[in-house]
Amino acid sequence: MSDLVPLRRALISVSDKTGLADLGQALAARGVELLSTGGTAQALREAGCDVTDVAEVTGLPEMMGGRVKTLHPAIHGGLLALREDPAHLQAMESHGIAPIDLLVVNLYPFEATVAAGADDADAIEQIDIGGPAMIRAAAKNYAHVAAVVDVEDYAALLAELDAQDGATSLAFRRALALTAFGRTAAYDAAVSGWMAETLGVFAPRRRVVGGRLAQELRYGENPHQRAAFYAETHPAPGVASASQLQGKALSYNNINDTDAAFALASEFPPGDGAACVIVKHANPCGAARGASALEAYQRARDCDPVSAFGGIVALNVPLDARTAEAILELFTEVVIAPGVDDEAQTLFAQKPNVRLLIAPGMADPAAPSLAVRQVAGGWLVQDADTRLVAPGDLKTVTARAPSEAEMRDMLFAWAVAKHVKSNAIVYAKGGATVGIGAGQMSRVDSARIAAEKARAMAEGLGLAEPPTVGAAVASDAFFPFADGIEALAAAGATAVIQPGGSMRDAEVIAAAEAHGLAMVFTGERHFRH
Ligand SMILES: NC(=O)c1ncn([C@@H]2O[C@H](COP(=O)(O)O)[C@@H](O)[C@H]2O)c1NC=O
Repeated sequence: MSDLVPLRRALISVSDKTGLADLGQALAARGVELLSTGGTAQALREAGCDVTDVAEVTGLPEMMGGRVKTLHPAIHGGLLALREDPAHLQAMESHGIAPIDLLVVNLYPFEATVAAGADDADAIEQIDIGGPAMIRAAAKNYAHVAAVVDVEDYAALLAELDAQDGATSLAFRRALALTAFGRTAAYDAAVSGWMAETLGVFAPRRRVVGGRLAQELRYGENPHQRAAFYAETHPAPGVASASQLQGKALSYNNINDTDAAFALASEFPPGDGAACVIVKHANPCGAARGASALEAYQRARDCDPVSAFGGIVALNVPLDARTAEAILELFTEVVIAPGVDDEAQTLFAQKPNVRLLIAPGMADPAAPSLAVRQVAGGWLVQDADTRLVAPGDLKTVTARAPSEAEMRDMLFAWAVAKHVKSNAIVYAKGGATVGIGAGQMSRVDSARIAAEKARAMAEGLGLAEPPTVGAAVASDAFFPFADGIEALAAAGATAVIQPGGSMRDAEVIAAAEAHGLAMVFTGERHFRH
């Protein structure tokens, strides 16, 4: 038997009517009989197509506000019947069921309805039942039926019909079936995720995460790993929702690093002034506030200009020409900002390989979301880390309270430390990081590495003293021993912000007192692994 199925009869039932008129006309011109549900049939008729109402096929009207339209053996039999099976053919004949060779369905916009903040009743009415049932039936029966679930596949369908003389091939139908099952799975993932959220159930028995292919990537973290990027249906501002204005295709590592850079830049509300973050290997190598985007960039870069080479730059304000010029002086992989002016864009166009992403605004760092990560054989799910202490939450534990300037720098360093892999130590001065120790297995090593990098940088630039002198320091988790404090004091730091809670807090506080450091406890930590 040939695997070509001539297309004679199609059922079209779509919520998103984009491209419907053209599709209907193209199918009608090929002599395909069209069956359709209420709104779709009306739109097709308005486009001049002859349409048979599904109600005529089922012998029953659409009812219950559309909850029941296509849920009928005359439809599902037509989609599911095995055309070469005598029993199926017999059933079709005795019940007056005709085969359906093509199903075109897109579903009620449940995801968009929920994203728009609909109440429960509206959201529930937007849970499509008949659509997924038909999609699953047609996709299961891909041996005989083509199931199209995305408007973007209409052109491919028509091209296939042209190529196959009005038929569809098995390979084509099978590829459509894969997309179709992915669609219904992602749809149900959205429904079950919404239910868990609205019912306040953090750990439902089954947790499903859906996504739509945003980009196939050249490779993963390494060239021998395959990779792809999947986006949520309504992604929050960030790398998934940003538009790329220019540059080479994003790589796996670019996406991961851009995500990290943008998340930290989003900690600094644009209303409080410009801020810039530079990320390498998922860790910030510099972050700063500035009177302008340019100043913020320069100060972030100067924290560790060596590491900033080949970095990812995120701004919390639109990119202007002066900042663009400065960024382009150094080899930069990606720049992401909530806007760009024409002059800056023209400057970037001269370096066409640099990736420029424009995000639709900054992210809300306090917006609750789930963080999911894979381990061998399973998934870890947790709340995203949305917390950040306010000055009123801090407890001063040394005799000397921090000065206003120290307090500002401590809070800045604390926000940065939240985005640095543990063990994280961040030195900050005047609203800019001046030393970052990341990802060490011991906290004292992070403290020493950050100070040593700052010292070497100061020496290279011929500065009189390292910028850690007079800096405030954030530690993402408590100091287990006094040695970490000794390292900070040796680097000239004057103030420390840390969670507290070590069994040796008394020793740690005593070390801070001995070196005249002001220290505050946050009472909460920011591990990041
Ligand atoms: N209930 C049913 O039997 C049913 N059959 C198809 N639908 C959906 O109805 C929508 C199209 O409706 P209309 O043609 O009336 O605009 C499609 O998104 C389709 O997935 C149904 N609606 C919801 O379940």
